[in-house]
Amino acid sequence: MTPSEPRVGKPSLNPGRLQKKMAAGLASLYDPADDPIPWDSALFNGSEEDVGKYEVRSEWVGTSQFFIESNVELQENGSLGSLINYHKAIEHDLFQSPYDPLIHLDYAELVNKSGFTDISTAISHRALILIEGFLSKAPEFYDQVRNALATRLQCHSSGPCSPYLIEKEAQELHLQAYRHLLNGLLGCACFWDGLVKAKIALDKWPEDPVLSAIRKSLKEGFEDRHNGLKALGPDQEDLVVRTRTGKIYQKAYPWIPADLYKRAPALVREVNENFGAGNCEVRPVNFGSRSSLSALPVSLEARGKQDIGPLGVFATRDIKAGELVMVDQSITAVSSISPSKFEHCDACHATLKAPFVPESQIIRPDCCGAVAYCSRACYLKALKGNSYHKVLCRKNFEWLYDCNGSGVSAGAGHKWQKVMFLRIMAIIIADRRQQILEGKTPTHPLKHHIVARMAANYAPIEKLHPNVPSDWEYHENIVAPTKILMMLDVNIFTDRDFSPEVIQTIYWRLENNVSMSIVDFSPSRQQTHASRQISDTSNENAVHLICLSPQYLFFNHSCERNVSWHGAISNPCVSLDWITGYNGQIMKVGSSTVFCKAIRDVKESEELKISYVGDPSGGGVDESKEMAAGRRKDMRIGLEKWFVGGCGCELCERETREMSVCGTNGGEAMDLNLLSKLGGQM
Ligand SMILES: C[S@@+](CC[C@H](N)C(=O)[O-])C[C@H]1O[C@@H](n2cnc3c(N)ncnc32)[C@H](O)[C@@H]1O
Repeated sequence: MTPSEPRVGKPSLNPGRLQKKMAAGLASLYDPADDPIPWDSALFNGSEEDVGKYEVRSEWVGTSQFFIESNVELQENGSLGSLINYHKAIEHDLFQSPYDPLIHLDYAELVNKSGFTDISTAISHRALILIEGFLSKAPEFYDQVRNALATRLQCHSSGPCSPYLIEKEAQELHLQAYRHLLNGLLGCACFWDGLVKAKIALDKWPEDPVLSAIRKSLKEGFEDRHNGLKALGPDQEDLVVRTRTGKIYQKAYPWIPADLYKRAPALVREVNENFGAGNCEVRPVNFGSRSSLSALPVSLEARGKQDIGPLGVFATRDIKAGELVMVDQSITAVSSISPSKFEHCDACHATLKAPFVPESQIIRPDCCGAVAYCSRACYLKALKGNSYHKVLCRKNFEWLYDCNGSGVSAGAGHKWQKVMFLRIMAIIIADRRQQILEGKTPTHPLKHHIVARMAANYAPIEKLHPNVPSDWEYHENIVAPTKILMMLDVNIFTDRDFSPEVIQTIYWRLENNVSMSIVDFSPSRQQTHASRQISDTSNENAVHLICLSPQYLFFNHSCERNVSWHGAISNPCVSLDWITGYNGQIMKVGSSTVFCKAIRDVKESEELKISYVGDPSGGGVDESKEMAAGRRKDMRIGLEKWFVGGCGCELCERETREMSVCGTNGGEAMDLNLLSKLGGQM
C-alpha cells in the first residue's frame, strides 16, 4: 500500500448526502416490483437478508487495491445490505432520469465507496460530459440536461428564476464531478492522469479544499511509485510508462446479471463446429499441478446451463509431429498504423505493398474510399449487407492513432485496446442494427458471439487481493471508449447495454485473449524462426499487430508445449509451408492468420498447448547460460500476467521447488512476484 492509503480508502466527498440517504433506508424510494432492471446476479443470488450470513462477500470489495480493508470492515459492520439496496435504487433512478448529472454523481460516489473506482471514474466522466455539454450549450445535451435539472428542482423552465437556479445547480455539479473524477483516479492508482485533471480543476476552483486534498494524495502516490520503480532500476522508457499507468484488479461486477459472464455448453458446441484442422476441439480443462492437467471427466451436457469454466484445446485423435492443427483467420487485427494510410487491408491486415498484392486486386469502397481491401473476400467481410464498415464509414477515428504504439517493451504496449475496441464495437453494432431490422431483440454486447467466447482473467472469487493488478489508464479505458461509442451513435446515457461495466468487461476479455505478431518487410529481414520474431521488437520497420483469432484464443500455455504457432506472415523470407492453408491456399503476406502445428506426436485426448512467451526454455542460439537463465526468469515474470505459480509443467514445478528451498536457505530466490510488486505496491 502507498502511504496515501487511509485517505484514499475513506474519502468522503459529500458524506452528509450519501449517509443520510443510506440511513433513511431506501424502501421509501425504491419499489423492486417496478424495477426495470432485472436483479438476478448469481453472484448476489440471495435476498438482502442473506447478506451477513457470509463472512465476507469478496465480490463486493471492489477493484481498487486501496479499498479492500475498508470494505471488509463495512461488511463486518453489516452495511453491505443497505449498500446493495442503495445501488439498486440508483440504477432505478438512472433509468428514470438518465440526463440528470446528480444521479450519475450519486452513483459514482456509491461505487467509489464500494471500491469499484474504475466504474466510479467512468460514471464521473459521463456526468462531466453532461454538465459541460449543458454549460457550453452543446445541442445534443443542452435541452435534455436542462429539463432533467428543472424537473428535479421542481422549477419550470418558463418560471422567471429557473435559468439562474438551473445554471447554479449545473455549476455546483461541475465541481462535484471533478472531485469524484479525481477521487476515482486516485482509487485506480492513476496518479499521473489524476494530476493532469487536478490541474485543470484547480485552475477553475483554486480555493477548493477538497480538490487540493485529493491533489496532495495524488502527488504523494505518484512520487512513491516513481521512486519505488526507480529503485528497481527499469530503463527510462519503462519508468515513464509504468509511472503513468494506473493499476486495478480485474473483477466481475457483482451487480451485472451473472448470465452475461457465463460461457454455457451451447457456446462450446457452437465453437466446435468447424474447429481447427478437424483433429482437435475445445473442452473444459482443469488447471493444477502437472499430474492433474487433463480434461475434466464432465460432459458438456452434465454442466447444463452453468458456466463451463476454463477451456482448452484437446486432440480428438492421435496427431503426428508436423501435422497442421489450426489455420485461424483473425476476426480483426489492429496495429499502430491507421488503415487510412492504405498500407494494409482493413479486414485481414495483409500488406497492400507491391509486389505482394497486385494493384488490380486492391478494392476501395465506393462509399468513402477511405480504406482498402486486399481481396473481394475481405471487401465483402467488411461491407456485405449491414456489415461493420457501414457503422464506421465517413467517421474520422484518426485520433485513435495519436501516440499509438508507444509504450512498454511488449510491442504495441496496451495502446491497441481502443483501436481493437472500435472494431469490435463496429461489428457488434452492425449486427444489432441488422437484428433490429429483422424485428429481433439486439444481442447484448457481452453475449455477442465474438465477445461471449472470451473469458477475462478473474482471480478466484474468494481471493480478496488477486495476485496481479492490471494496467488501467483514464484515456485508454474511459475517455477513448466513451468517445468511440458516442461517435458510433450509441446513446450511452440511455442504453445500459453499453454501460461502463460492460465496456471494462470487454476490455478485460480482449486483454486476456488477443495475440501479438510482428510483421517486417524491410529487405534485410532474414529471420524465419517464430520465437525470434516474438522477442525482437527493436526493429523500427516492424509493425506490431494485435489479433483476435476466434479459435486460437482457446489454447492454454505450457512451457512443455506440444504445438508451435506463428502469427502474421511475418516477412517475405518465410517458406511457403508457413503460409499454406488447409486446402493448399496461400495466405496473404502480412495477414493476421495464425498457424499452429504439432511439434511432437500427440495422443488422442491430450491437451494441445502452446507457449505464450516464445521459446519457453529461455535459451536462444549462441546464448550463454546466464543470459538464458535471465530470459527464463523474465518469462516466468511475464507469465504472471495470465497465471501465478507456474504453468504446471515439470520445469515450472522444479523452479518453484528450488525457489522455496533457496528461500528458506536465504539464498537468491527467483523473485516471481516481481510483477505483482511493480503493479500492486507502487
Ligand atoms: C488465451 S486464454 C486461454 C483459454 C482460456 N483457458 C479459456 O478458458 O478461454 C488465457 C487464459 O487461460 C488461462 N491459462 C492458460 N494457460 C494456463 C496454465 N498453464 N495454467 C493456468 N491457467 C492457464 C489463464 O487464465 C489465461 O489468462
